[in-house]
Amino acid sequence: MTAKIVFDRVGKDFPIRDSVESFTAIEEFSLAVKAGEFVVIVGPSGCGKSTLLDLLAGLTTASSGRVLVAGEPVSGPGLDRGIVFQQYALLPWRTAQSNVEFGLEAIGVARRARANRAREFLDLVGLSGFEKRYPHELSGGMRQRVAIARSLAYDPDILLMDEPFAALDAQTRESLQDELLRIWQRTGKTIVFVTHGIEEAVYLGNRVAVMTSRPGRLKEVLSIDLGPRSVDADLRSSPIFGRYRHEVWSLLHEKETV
Ligand SMILES: Nc1ncnc2c1ncn2[C@@H]1O[C@H](COP(=O)(O)OP(=O)(O)OP(=O)(O)O)[C@@H](O)[C@H]1O
Repeated sequence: MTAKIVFDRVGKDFPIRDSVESFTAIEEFSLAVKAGEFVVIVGPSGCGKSTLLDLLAGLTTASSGRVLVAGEPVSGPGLDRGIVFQQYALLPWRTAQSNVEFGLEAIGVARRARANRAREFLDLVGLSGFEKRYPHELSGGMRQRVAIARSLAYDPDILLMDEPFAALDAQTRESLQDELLRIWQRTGKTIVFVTHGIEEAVYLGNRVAVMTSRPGRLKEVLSIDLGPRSVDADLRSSPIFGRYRHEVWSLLHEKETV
């Protein structure tokens, strides 16, 4: 099967202000993601994780190498890719329902279909009954749920998530992680999720791509198999989780000593 997403020896340089030199943020980054995979990119602050998502989203272009989505070079933003950022990025003057409808208006979905679709996706993220609330009337976790519903509502094949739960308290983060896994299983989306949290990476990813910084490079890709998940089990305390956590930690730590 051909990969849904391909980073092929991607490099990204940024100009340095008042200088002819440039700063290499990413170097020789190669990674292929299959349709339906949940890949987490983990790495220290500044290693280029957000830049990789920006490249996938078509918000910036590579200095070298290629970024392909469904076999085609990325040439700009597209409705095949939904993005969820750390900041909720909701429109404060619109209700939850109306925020979810926003993206659907842009693609010309008729009013009634729009309303139905928005309700359906608010339900999917556990927000039935909160349709009429404004962002300031929702908790941080609820606002991030609205942002996820908004991205899912126009049915992108790919979901790009940039530390979407970083601003949330631990308990809310854990419940949203479970919800995201449930949504992923139900919808079969391809997800690329960026975080600097080792536990978050191990908990969510089918595969975890570990990066090192200065310049950002791919260190190793680990396949994760935590076995069957049960809502009641404290998976994060299990020996297998601990082993993966330690493996990622070691990979991230090694870079300090080379
Ligand atoms: N527009 C830009 N101009 C110049 N340098 C940039 C620009 N965007 C990012 N960088 C630099 O590129 C490097 C990678 O940044 P990026 O935001 O992708 O890292 P990150 O891994 O997502 O970091 P964090 O986890 O802290 O969000 C950083 O050193 C950053 O300063």
